[in-house]
Amino acid sequence: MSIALELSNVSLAFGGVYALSDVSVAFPKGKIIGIIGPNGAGKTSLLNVASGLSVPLQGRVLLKGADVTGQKPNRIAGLGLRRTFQASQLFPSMTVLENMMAGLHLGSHAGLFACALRTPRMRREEEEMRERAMAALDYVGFAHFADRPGNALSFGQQRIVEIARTLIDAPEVVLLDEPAVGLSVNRVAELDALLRRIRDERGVTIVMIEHVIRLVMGVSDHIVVMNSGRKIAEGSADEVRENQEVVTAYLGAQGSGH
Ligand SMILES: Nc1ncnc2c1ncn2[C@@H]1O[C@H](COP(=O)(O)OP(=O)(O)OP(=O)(O)O)[C@@H](O)[C@H]1O
Repeated sequence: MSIALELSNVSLAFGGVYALSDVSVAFPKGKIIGIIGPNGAGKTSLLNVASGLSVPLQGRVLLKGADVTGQKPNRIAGLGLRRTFQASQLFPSMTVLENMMAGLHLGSHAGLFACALRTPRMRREEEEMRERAMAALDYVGFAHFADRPGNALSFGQQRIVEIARTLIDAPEVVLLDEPAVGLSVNRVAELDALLRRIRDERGVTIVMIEHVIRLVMGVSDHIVVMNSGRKIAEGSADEVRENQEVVTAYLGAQGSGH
């Protein structure tokens, strides 16, 4: 089985507090991996190290086998890894489609000079970007929201737009930080179906931090459990449910109906 993303013996500390202690995880290509654990367990820190936002004190990050430890987030994104952020919101003054396009590297091919002059090449590039953004919005079923202002969407809907945004450039790995926050039960079921589609139709490896246990246990091919900066267990949903350390650290504390 080929590995899309791997963290090997990664440690990360903030002023002596270890957010991650010697964590090793490997995420197989084309699978959905759920990361669970109580608040402060190190889940977001793991995504931050993987996406280049945090540089680990020790250890390595391998993306498709290539060592990307310490590389800038933009560079890692360019190698096919995209992510969403916890509790991120769209810019209210821009439309949903403009939000999708914000942060894309407009002018990266056309060059600065062409950008300043808005040459035909630049306009073509912008148009192509708009089409790709629109196609990604359509893929998640949100094409009808394209021209609405960002703040016309509910918080939960904005998270789905964030997922759509990760899909624009045909990523190989997508990291999602709590995608189900703010979604109603029906919408969680839709998110479940969307994640499976992204995996099955596009072969994307999805690594997802999620507190909605029903979703994460149902949709994940593999689950990693974190506690106090360490990986305490991993396996199938059933294996994780039966692990006594997990029950004590997490499921027992929060209740499995969460
Ligand atoms: N920028 C930072 N500065 C200082 N400490 C940090 C920083 N980021 C994380 N930490 C600490 O590292 C530990 C792990 O935090 P992290 O956000 O990775 O946990 P988490 O599992 O994602 O939690 P949550 O479920 O609440 O989002 C915590 O003790 C946190 O306080």
